[in-house]
Amino acid sequence: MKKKVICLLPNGYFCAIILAIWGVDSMGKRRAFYSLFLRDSNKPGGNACVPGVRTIHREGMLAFPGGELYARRGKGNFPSGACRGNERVSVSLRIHRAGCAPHTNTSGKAGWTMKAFLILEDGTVFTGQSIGADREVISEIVFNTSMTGYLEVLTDPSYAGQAVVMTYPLIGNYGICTKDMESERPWPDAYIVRELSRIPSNFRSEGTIQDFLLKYNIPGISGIDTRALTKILREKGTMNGMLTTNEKFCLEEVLPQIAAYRTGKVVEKVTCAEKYVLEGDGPKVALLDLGAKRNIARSLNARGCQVTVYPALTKAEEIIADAPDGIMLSNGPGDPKECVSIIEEIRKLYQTDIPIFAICLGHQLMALANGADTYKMKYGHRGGNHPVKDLKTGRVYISSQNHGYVVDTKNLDASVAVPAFTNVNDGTNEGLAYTGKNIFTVQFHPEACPGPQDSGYLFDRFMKMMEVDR
Ligand SMILES: NC(=O)CC[C@H](N)C(=O)O
Repeated sequence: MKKKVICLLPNGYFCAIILAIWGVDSMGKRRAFYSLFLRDSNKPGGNACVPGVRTIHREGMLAFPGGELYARRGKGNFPSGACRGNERVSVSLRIHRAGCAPHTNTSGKAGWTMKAFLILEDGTVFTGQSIGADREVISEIVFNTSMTGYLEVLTDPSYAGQAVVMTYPLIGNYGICTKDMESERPWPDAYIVRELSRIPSNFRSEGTIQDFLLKYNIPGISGIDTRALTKILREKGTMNGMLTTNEKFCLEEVLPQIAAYRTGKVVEKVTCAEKYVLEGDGPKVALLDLGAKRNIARSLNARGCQVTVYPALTKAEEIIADAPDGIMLSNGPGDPKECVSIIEEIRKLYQTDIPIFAICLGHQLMALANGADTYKMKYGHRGGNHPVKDLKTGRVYISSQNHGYVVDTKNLDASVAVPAFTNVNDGTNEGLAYTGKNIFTVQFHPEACPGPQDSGYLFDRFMKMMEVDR
């Protein structure tokens, strides 16, 4: 995309600029995307409103259809900073209209004009470009190795309270296809990528990651060495980090704040507000929504089940009173040990004879409800290629995973449960079969999305358990 800066004038605290931005649209046609005339609103006549004229009232961001303009004091990337005394005012422009190149900036170089910094708890600083919302955030930094399925990752509620690094180097190339969303919104606190696709290309695409992040006020960073970042997280373990666009951050001040961050109780944030039903003619399944990915209900619905989705804090008595044929405990965010009251209710569900199938957080909570322990792994399992072994058959399945905690099987009481699956890479537990009960639970994601569907047969196993019981 080419741009033309017609003039840039010092004008009091802020500046007046005229920009005519030319580019090539998704059909390859050259056209003007926008032109702006910004001026100091404090000047007489400064608010004159003619088509294309916008005023910026303070240091900060001015959003306009298809982009934003940033004005800030201090050094910037804009080719000619406007001066007032010795003070520089820098202006940067970001265009994110669907179909046009979001990597264009006013200096004509590739990459965003607005710098962003990822500061790790250990003091490592990565410098890249701001994507998404311009908002400072502290979170736990985790990495996901999936090569596709970035939208499913973004909308997986299990990422609430975490910032996600995508290790695959190019993200966003098939756009945003809202039908693929695993919940109604994206959940990570921040999004970290090597490179964002310039022009999404896909007949199903409805937008760009950039717009999507902005819509949900999620900040992000691109243009950093995500391989180096991932190596740090893998060698030192998952750690907290801060994402900021403030170039003047003081490391000594922010490091203690970063270290103090805790994910906290996040299940309450992501669960549904009210119970709802997805109709079906088959068995009645009660799905406890701890931050459920949509494909869990979809997988059950596709097998004919009538799925009733319950908020995470529903009392066991209410679920039991509805007489379901089976209970499904979903995935969800955070440390399982934070879910004290939910564990109590799950213990009551265990005591019934209703068949139960649980995934990820549900699996961890069922284990905790029965006296087992969980611990945090060094850097977790997040991606679409984790081999898990069915201990009964010896067969290995490639699974989709997203978890930082795991059930400790060291002191597992065999009269309660026995390991059913194990991770081939590191030997950690991937599933339990409950002794004398119609209950089995897995740490990985048979609902996939994103990831391989090898283990989808576990939903069929659950169907059989309900048939026997009906
Ligand atoms: N996907 C999940 O359910 C994750 C469970 C839990 N929050 C963990 O990180 O281990």
